[in-house]
Amino acid sequence: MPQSDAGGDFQALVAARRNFTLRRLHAPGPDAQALERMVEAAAHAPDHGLLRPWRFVLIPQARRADLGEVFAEALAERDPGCGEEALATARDKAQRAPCLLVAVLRDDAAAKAIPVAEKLVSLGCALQNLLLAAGAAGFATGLASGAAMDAPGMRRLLRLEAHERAICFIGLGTAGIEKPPRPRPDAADYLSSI
Ligand SMILES: Cc1cc2nc3c(=O)[nH]c(=O)nc-3n(C[C@H](O)[C@H](O)[C@H](O)COP(=O)(O)O)c2cc1C
Repeated sequence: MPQSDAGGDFQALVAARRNFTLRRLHAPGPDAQALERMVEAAAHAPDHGLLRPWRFVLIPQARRADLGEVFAEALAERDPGCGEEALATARDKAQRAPCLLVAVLRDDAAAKAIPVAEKLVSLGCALQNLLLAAGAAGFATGLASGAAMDAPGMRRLLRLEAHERAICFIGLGTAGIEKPPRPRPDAADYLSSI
């Protein structure tokens, strides 16, 4: 049995992660250097075929209004009767979290030997590495998705290629509140033996 404190530290880091809704994430967020370290952690994800079937896109403050227009357009498309108030709320969502990334799945046709499910697993691992690196650096994180992820305006804003798909937003910042741990399932519920 390896003897090291690292295992305990790692368990504590994993257990300390909480998902915060993006409106609960306030400044300060990570600076460019801290963000780079988190993104580097993502690259340690398992990756069958070494395809890096994912990437991250930063939405800087200067482009949040553009994202807000995408949210509003997507809402108007889904619900043409929605009022100005709902559109304003949709625009406002783009202002949440001091640092905002989008996780993008890359399912390149030239790499069809690896099933898309495996590429999505790699993306999930990359995402978790990034979230844990953020936690280790003292930042709170949250994920958000929704109907607008696949909207044509979102694809244009993120400059997605045909084989790419936006999966979720990643918000990074400082939590204004403490969040209690959520009960976790017992390992016996999801670990069995044949
Ligand atoms: C791909 C993905 C998308 C998510 N999208 C949302 C979302 O739109 N809104 C939200 O509140 N949480 C979202 N979450 C976060 C989950 O709701 C959250 O992980 C769950 O509530 C469990 O909480 P915990 O992460 O603190 O354990 C998303 C999680 C994943 C993996």
